[in-house]
Amino acid sequence: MNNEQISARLAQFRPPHWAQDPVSAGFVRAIGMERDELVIRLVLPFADLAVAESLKTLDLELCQLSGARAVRWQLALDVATLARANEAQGVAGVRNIIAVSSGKGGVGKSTTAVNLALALKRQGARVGILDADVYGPSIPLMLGVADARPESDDGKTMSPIEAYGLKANSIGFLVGADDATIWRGPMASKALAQILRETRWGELDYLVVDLPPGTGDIQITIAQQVPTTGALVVTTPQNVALADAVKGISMFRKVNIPVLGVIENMSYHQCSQCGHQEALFGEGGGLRVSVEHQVPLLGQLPLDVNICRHMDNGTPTVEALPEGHITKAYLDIAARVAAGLYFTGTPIPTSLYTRSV
Ligand SMILES: Nc1ncnc2c1ncn2[C@@H]1O[C@H](COP(=O)(O)OP(=O)(O)OP(=O)(O)O)[C@@H](O)[C@H]1O
Repeated sequence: MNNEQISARLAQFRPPHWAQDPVSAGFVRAIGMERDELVIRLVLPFADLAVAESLKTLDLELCQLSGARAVRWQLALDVATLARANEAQGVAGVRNIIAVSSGKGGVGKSTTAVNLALALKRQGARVGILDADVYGPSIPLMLGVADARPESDDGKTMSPIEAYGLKANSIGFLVGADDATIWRGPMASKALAQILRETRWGELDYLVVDLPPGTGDIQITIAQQVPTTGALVVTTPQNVALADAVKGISMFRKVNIPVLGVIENMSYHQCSQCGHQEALFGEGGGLRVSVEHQVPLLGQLPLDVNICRHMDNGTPTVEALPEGHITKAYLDIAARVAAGLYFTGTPIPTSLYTRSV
């Protein structure tokens, strides 16, 4: 068998959301024959295990080239730590922080943050979620752990709540919802910095942070307090929401936090009876913002009564309907976010988790 031929074929493989092929990116670690099987080992530095499906489309050709009876793909993750915005000091053990924001309230930012976190986990990563929405911490409810409280065995650090394989902490676990809403910027950001650094996250590939909606002082303070790798802006297609999404993009750019892209939520309504799709809030808005402001449109989610029901019941859609089309959309977004983060970022050394803070 000629490894060079196999390598050359792999070098032509590039999923649309990857900026490089696996060979030139250095993801291919071994090519060899084991009995009559061609074994190819890839190690990805970002969460994208679903790429296995696309790789399988090469099987027939690779068998012909190598004379093998079958191809065995060995796909593993070793998520790279990428440089943080403004060279901020990281959280030990946490490789990358993804901030989820929205210019306008109620557009589905928390829904997106939770499902994105679960989708990143399905793509093979170790994931945490931090609810930094001081105005309306809803993540405990959405994860079905509203009554949980983080425990502290040393009086200094707290253990996160575990839900659906995510490590979660929320300002909502620690203060009453009404107390947090009257906090002013400095108080809220101080409390948040404490939660971020005093939670025993352990080793995480991605920590998703749900920011408070809006683009005012408090959001800027909080965004700067979190050592972010990249930020996402969630919007709906209405003009008012889009105008606020643009303000969100500008806010991050002003404080030098890279914007990974825009996610359009409630893009269209699909009739549960006949399947007819209707753009209730207008069409093409997310794409327009993405083109005009040069940020990727990472995906579009339908307005679907199931999403709302799942979140209210504390079983997010990615868990409730793991094989459904909405989950597929979240998995695609997760892969695009993870790949985008990697290909636009600069790898730096990973600092391992230590118990002392
Ligand atoms: N695509 C969707 N289809 C149907 N309902 C949705 C969708 N996305 C979110 N929702 C529902 O809309 C409501 C608001 O969502 P969510 O709390 O995620 O918004 P938010 O932008 O985080 O709000 P806030 O500004 O209060 O933080 C929730 O009841 C949620 O279940």
